[in-house]
Amino acid sequence: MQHIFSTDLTSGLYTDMYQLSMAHSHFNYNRQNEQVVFDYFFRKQPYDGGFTVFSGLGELLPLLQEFKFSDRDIDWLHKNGFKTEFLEFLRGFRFNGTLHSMREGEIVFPQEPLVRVQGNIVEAQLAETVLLNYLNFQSLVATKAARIKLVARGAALSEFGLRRAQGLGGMFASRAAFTGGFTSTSNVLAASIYGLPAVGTMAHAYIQSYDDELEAFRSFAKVNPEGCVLLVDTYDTLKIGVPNAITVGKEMEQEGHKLMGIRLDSGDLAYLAKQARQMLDEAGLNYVKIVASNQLDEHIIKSLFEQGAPIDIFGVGTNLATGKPDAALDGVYKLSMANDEPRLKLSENIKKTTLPGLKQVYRYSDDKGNFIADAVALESDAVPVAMHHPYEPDKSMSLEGYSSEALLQLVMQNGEPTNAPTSVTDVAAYATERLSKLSAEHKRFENPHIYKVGVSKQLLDLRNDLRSKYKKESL
Ligand SMILES: Nc1ncnc2c1ncn2[C@@H]1O[C@H](COP(=O)(O)OP(=O)(O)OP(=O)(O)O)[C@@H](O)[C@H]1O
Ligand SMILES: O=P(O)(O)OC[C@H]1O[C@H](OP(=O)(O)OP(=O)(O)O)[C@H](O)[C@@H]1O
Ligand SMILES: O=C(O)c1cccnc1
Repeated sequence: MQHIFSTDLTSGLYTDMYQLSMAHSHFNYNRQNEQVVFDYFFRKQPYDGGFTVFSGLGELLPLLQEFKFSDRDIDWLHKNGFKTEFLEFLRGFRFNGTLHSMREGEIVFPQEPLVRVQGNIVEAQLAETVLLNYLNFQSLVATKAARIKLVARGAALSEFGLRRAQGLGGMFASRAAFTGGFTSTSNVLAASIYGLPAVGTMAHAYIQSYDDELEAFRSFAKVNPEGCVLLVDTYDTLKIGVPNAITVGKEMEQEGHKLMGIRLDSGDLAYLAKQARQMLDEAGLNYVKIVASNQLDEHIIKSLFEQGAPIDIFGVGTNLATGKPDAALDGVYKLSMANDEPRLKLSENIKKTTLPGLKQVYRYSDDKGNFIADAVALESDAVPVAMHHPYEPDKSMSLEGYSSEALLQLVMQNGEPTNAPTSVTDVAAYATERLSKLSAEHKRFENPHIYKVGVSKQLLDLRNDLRSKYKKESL
């Protein structure tokens, strides 16, 4: 009997069935050496926001390196109708493609390619599902984390989501939360794998298991005097919980320790935080921090500060780890070249017609380093000095006078990463630095100003030529 925990997740079967059926067919027609290019991009900002934090690359690259078909995988495919010669080909399969990508932690926008995958048609197609699975979810959660950080006024942010996450996705949620700006996690396995600070307070069950809350606090503090946070809302926050925490805090001082904090997990968090702060301060425990949790998100945290809540640390679980209220980032993977020919996918909806060709993305900044606009261009273009609206081509914008940087950088060549892995701490620092260059209008939660992403004239012309060609063919 197999279980997920007895399964190697680098298995080539971690894909959708149609990828294998297509690969089988390509192999059958001896097309496995045909070269293609795919682009990864998304169409709609999550949370009706103005930006996305690109996350997940640091897990994707090592996965692609290891992606392979084991004897067990081959056996399963054999039982499911795949031909022997194809299975022999898969037995020796390795991903040898080349990737250009935005740096992990980059602030990104709809329509622009975030990753460009070049390789043979089989490897590039087989990479699709896992690439989308890794990048869509981690970017969704990293963006949520960054939105929370924007309103957190420097408070520490701890990710508490494992219990409410979509199963094993909780591992990636913890990683992504950190890349987006959280400072710690309660998820011990994620902390140990990714080198994150692991933190924890205590649960109601611990207090309920004693006859008396004071006795529970005392026993816990004795064993955990460092970083001790007492949960004060089990019976009555202000009448019982905070006074008991003060008693234990004073007792800890006698022992040469300091109570680190109290945690509020229900009720009116602003009111309770103010009252608790006053009680702690009057008892001489002004160093004791106030931790808040309970279905928090960026809107509630913003409101709590506007109400003057003296909260030092937020624990955020459900809304962060699940990307609530958005179930997914809508990132897609579309073919843009085949055998050196640009390709596009037509749609009745011009917004869904893809951008053909081998492309680069340029970011333009003013002399203070603030982001102004992004232009998608053909790699063969000179750096554009003007760009057009992707769907209303009469609208154009001059890019003269701004500095530009190419955002898609080589990250994997012939299946090998080109750089040493980046730590999640470095990714988080990069995301913070880049987000600081995006104006407040693009970062506000209500009707954020839409960041301009345009296309070069040559790319627009190429798309129009191909559209006309395919439209004519379909007449
Ligand atoms: N001052 C506040 N301003 C805005 N939102 C708040 C404030 N205090 C708490 N909240 C939020 O309001 C929601 C309160 O949820 P709910 O009505 O379930 O209360 P509760 O205190 O958790 O109840 P229970 O005691 O049953 O657990 C939570 O999401 C919480 O974060
Ligand atoms: O509200 P979230 O943002 O998802 O944060 C995580 C929640 O998980 C815990 O509650 P739970 O009732 O599961 O356990 P407990 O008995 O320890 O409170 C904790 O007390 C938080 O309220
Ligand atoms: O440490 C905590 O307080 C914690 C951890 C996970 C979920 N809720 C709370």
